[in-house]
Amino acid sequence: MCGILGVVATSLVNQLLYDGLQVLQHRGQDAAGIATSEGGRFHMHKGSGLVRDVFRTRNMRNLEGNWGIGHVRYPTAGSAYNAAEAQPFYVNSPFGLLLAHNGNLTNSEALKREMFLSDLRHINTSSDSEVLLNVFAHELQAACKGLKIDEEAIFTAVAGVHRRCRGAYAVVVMIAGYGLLAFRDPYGIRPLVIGRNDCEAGTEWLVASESVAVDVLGFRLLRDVAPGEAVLVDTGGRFHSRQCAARTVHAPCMFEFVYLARPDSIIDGVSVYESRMKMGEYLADKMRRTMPNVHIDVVIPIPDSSRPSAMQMADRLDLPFREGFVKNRYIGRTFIMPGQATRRKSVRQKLNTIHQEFKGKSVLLVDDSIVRGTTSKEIVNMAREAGATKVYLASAAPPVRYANVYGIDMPTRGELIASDRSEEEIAREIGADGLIYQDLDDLKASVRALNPSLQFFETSCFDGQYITGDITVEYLNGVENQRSEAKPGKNDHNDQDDGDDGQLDLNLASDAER
Ligand SMILES: O=P(O)(O)OC[C@H]1O[C@H](OP(=O)(O)OP(=O)(O)O)[C@H](O)[C@@H]1O
Ligand SMILES: NC(=O)CC[C@H](N)C(=O)O
Ligand SMILES: [Mg+2]
Repeated sequence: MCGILGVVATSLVNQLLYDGLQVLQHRGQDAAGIATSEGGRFHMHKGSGLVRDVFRTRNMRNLEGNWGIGHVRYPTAGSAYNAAEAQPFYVNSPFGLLLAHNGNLTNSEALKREMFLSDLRHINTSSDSEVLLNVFAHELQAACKGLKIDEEAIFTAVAGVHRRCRGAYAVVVMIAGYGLLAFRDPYGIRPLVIGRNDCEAGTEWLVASESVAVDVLGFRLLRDVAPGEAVLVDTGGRFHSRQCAARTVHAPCMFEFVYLARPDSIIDGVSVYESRMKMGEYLADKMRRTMPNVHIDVVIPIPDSSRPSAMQMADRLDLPFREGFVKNRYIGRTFIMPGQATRRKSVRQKLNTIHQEFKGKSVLLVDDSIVRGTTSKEIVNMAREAGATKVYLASAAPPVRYANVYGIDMPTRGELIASDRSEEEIAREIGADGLIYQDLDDLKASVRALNPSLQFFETSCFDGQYITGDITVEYLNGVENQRSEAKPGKNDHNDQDDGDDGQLDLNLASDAER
């Protein structure tokens, strides 16, 4: 997953974009980028690292203009180490276009071939987002009769993207001299919300992966972008929207509610926090039913994401809830770090035990999910070292058994601890005295309880059912080969070491654009 953001403001936008990316940082820690527009000229700076490391004052000063987009990256295609794959991506034809994408295209290889053979466009990185931008650019060129760009042509181009692209995509695009466009794939797999701010100088607009950016920037949450819908804010501040997909099925990614999103976000009308509390309640009920003879002294969350579920589980089971692990706030999320060795080391650096909460006790540790098992193995071990007599583990999500191909970097089944193990085998592998997983139906019920209109969810990592219907075994094997631990290559570097290499200044104003 990644975080995307687009803002049309009434004054300088650079600080809004920076602050917005900071609160979307949990969605991607590998690279960050901001592009702004001043008249017909784009300014952009992007590079590898956290937002606070990528942008220096001098970079911010160059990001002039009242509207722009931003991105934080957690790669699912290409490499975490390649600064050239940081977003936004830019093309200069048919108009100046800059794009930032959250998600993953599942037909990007086929599209890449089409790009080269029939659309006569060159793709220079391994990023599917660069492919997506070129598809949009090609469709826009085809939709613009002569040199005139208008709302009709832009929405027709989005319809073309829906026709050609498969997979997950929530997207923001800057169209030079015209305005900010945002759209979501016809399944609405990845989230995208709209915010509005009526101020003295006029109306400002915002689109973001999560509503937490709307809150923090002082905007008002208007609604989600609907699956298949495109919204457009022109440079005059006028807002337009249109359904651009022939058929839509709303199926948001379940893993957003389980782990990815911040608890203070509202996605598709669902409070992520409340859905996690519900998960805890369902799991407590299952525990009562299936493990009636297990004695527990204390419930302990594995920080951070599991806290709401663990808290509610303890409440429902009438057990004390205690903090047994202290998290080093300066270490990022370990699950989204590149490379298993880094992840393992980070768990130890990140969490330390409060011995008193473990000594002589039977403890129930609660996590939101168990993916590779890196965290659980370390944590169970640490609980025993701290003196726990029994260590039980509960997961607020079902076993993660299948690859995710829609924007979460879980591409290799072999990496997943549950891919070919029974629950007893997993408990043994992790070293727990007992293990309990959420049932998938209960997980769906936890989210649906907060928005009953949500009939479908993207739950492929739990049940192997890929909502877009185009995923074959050959495809999965191919992705597995490509992605198994993308390693640093000779073209990969961190452009922060190279002074201002990541900075681009572009002057793209042309008469043809209006
Ligand atoms: O089985 P694993 O491969 O270890 O992955 C699962 C763990 O990773 C995540 O935590 P993370 O540290 O990324 O973030 P958090 O602080 O938000 O919980 C998640 O909350 C689990 O704890
Ligand atoms: N996680 C994401 O949304 C990644 C976006 C895009 N596929 C990339 O690898 O950069
Ligand atoms: Mg965690």
